[in-house]
Amino acid sequence: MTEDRTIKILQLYPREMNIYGDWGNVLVLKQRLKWYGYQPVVEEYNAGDEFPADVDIIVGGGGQDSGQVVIQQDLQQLAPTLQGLAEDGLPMLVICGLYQLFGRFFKTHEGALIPGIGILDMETHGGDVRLIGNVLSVSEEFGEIHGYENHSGQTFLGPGVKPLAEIRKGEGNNTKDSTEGARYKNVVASYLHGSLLPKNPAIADFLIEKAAIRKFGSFSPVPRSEEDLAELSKLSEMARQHAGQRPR
Ligand SMILES: NC(=O)CC[C@H](N)C(=O)O
Repeated sequence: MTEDRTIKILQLYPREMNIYGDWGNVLVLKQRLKWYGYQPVVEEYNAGDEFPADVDIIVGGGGQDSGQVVIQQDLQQLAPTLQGLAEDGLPMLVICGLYQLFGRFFKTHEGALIPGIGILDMETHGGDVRLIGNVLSVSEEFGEIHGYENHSGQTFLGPGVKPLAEIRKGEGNNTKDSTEGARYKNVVASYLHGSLLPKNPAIADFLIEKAAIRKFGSFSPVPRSEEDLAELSKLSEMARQHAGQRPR
């Protein structure tokens, strides 16, 4: 029997929650998994679908306030499943709109209260200015993180989560405390679109490693030569450099 090297990526609500190129995160995970000799399987979950079994990585993107309203009920019934998986160390990447809904709530600028699923100890309040533009942040775990933000929600973290990074350019979670995103267990949450992973492969590799360790007990990429590895990292390096030169 051949060795099982499949890793299943689940994209949450791609219909409503997938703006500013967030789908690119799945493409990067897929491609890097292949480079490491794993076999990626991608599934989508939209409202009303049956939640698939044996998921290894969960990815969710951003969306308009109206999209967040559309998925809110369905997300509530998924809450126990997602909470259980997050507590169990399943790697997850959630961006902007879904990041907000992984917290306790998002109160929109119009005053609508969209309940979150409380995986992350944080809350979000819609403001009357949109925070828009390129962002540079720095994280101890992942180094410089580049991306693009566009949100009205301002997120404030509680003591149960750590920020993903510290802002150097742009706003991130809010206009007050220079934090960006959140980290909890193997959940990585960020306001950054663009998409995030093509420019920040360290985060992609973190998700992949955690998924492989959780499923197989270890992360064992196929061995590659130095030249081969340099070739593979060339495009993401170019993307990082290009992103770093963009004005706010
Ligand atoms: N880019 C997004 O996902 C936006 C999220 C949310 N609708 C906000 O404006 O804050």
